[in-house]
Amino acid sequence: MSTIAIVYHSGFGHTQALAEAVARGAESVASTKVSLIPVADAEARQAELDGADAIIFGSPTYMGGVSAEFAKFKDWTSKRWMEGAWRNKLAAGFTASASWNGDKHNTLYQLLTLALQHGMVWVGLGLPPGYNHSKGSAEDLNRLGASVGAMAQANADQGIEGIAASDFRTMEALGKRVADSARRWREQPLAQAA
Ligand SMILES: Cc1cc2nc3c(=O)[nH]c(=O)nc-3n(C[C@H](O)[C@H](O)[C@H](O)COP(=O)(O)O)c2cc1C
Repeated sequence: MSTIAIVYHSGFGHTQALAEAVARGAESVASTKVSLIPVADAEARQAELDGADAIIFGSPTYMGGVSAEFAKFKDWTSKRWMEGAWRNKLAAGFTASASWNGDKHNTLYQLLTLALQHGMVWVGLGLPPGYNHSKGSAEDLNRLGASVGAMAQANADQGIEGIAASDFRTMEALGKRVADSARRWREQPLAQAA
């Protein structure tokens, strides 16, 4: 059994709905247990984070980066960093914003940097970009063409009904990729660094 923790912040429900899609994708891989952890519960649920084979970080893009609540969680993780608690775990990330670009890439890079500071091993999205040729459409998987992690776009005046089905499928693909990777990772983890 491999375990995946998805730790996320969501101010208005979009990132939470995406986190649930990531979880669905991960749970589609046999022998995978998923914990969905809002950042507000991270301290109380530290054992689930410490025990996970992979941690997937999710934050909405607020003012071109992670939300303040996610940043508070990020800084709290320094306690886990001090103990090397997450070293050599797998990591991945996802984000949502209202604009098609919206500077989501910066958010993913913040998540990537957080993981690398912890000595984690980053799993990218691993999908070709969609919707970038004459026969493409908004229904394409990875329609926003990210590689560092998974991105979704939702109109500012809509709730989760504004999230494209293709973005949910992209999130599921990320969860599945991490869970597939975690299963292999468990069989032969990296040796702990000194
Ligand atoms: C404080 C704040 C800042 C935002 N900044 C951006 C931004 O920089 N780029 C963008 O495209 N959308 C921005 N948005 C829109 C959100 O990214 C978008 O609504 C997202 O889906 C919200 O996710 P959530 O419901 O999980 O909080 C911002 C929204 C808020 C509330």
